[in-house]
Amino acid sequence: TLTQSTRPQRLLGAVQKKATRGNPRSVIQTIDQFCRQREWAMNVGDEKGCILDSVVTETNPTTVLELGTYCGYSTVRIASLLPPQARLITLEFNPDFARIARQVITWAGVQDKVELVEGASGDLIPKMKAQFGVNTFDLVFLDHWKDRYLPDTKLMEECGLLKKGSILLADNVICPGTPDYLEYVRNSPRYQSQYFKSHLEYTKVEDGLEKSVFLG
Ligand SMILES: Nc1ncnc2c1ncn2[C@@H]1O[C@H](Cn2cc(CNC(=O)c3cc([N+](=O)[O-])cc(O)c3O)nn2)[C@@H](O)[C@H]1O
Ligand SMILES: [Mg+2]
Repeated sequence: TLTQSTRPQRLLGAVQKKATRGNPRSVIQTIDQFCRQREWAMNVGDEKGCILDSVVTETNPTTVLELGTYCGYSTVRIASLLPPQARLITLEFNPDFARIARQVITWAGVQDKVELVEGASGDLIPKMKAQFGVNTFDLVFLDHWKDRYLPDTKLMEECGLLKKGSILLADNVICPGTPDYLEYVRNSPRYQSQYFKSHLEYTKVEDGLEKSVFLG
């Protein structure tokens, strides 16, 4: 029987067919075009992606954590802006998505800066120091299950993975929404928080990114 392809598989097919190998920008453009013209997918997208780019550039991070790889769109976006020695660890729960993301990341040619780890963030965050040799993260991009943003942030604090000046950048704080996380970072004396108004990827619906600086 003909096996049905999944949306991530069709997205990868478009990348391998249309994007230039080794060119992260062309991979990003191809995915955005696919999502606008063919099938919507939950990538951070081109509009919020520009805000992500500016936060990465101004942070100039050495060690970045991404929660929720999906197809690797934001992984490629971030990695393409990192200085040579910097590295990005991205956590992905779903093995099928991880398999697709690895191929997107390799096609873009950023695989040397990226470590994709399969598993649940709640299980992996406590292993970052001992198993992955991380001291602290300069930047964390939260884009996974919305009810994991707050518990995983508290877990990163408890595990000593944030230092004074570490930046948390959270996707979807309006749509689908992360109310408990927003309330926490906006009211805790340990964070200086700022909302970047934008739109849900490839739509006119309001969404935005919340940038929160850990004050130590
Ligand atoms: N605790 C976790 N640890 C590791 N990976 C995780 C975890 N939770 C979800 N994931 C993975 O993230 C990927 C993508 N993902 C993200 C979400 C949560 N994000 C959204 O649901 C979302 C939804 C919309 N939307 O519905 O419009 C828009 C967006 O930008 C979104 O990020 N669910 N799966 C999936 O492969 C999943 O396995
Ligand atoms: Mg998102």
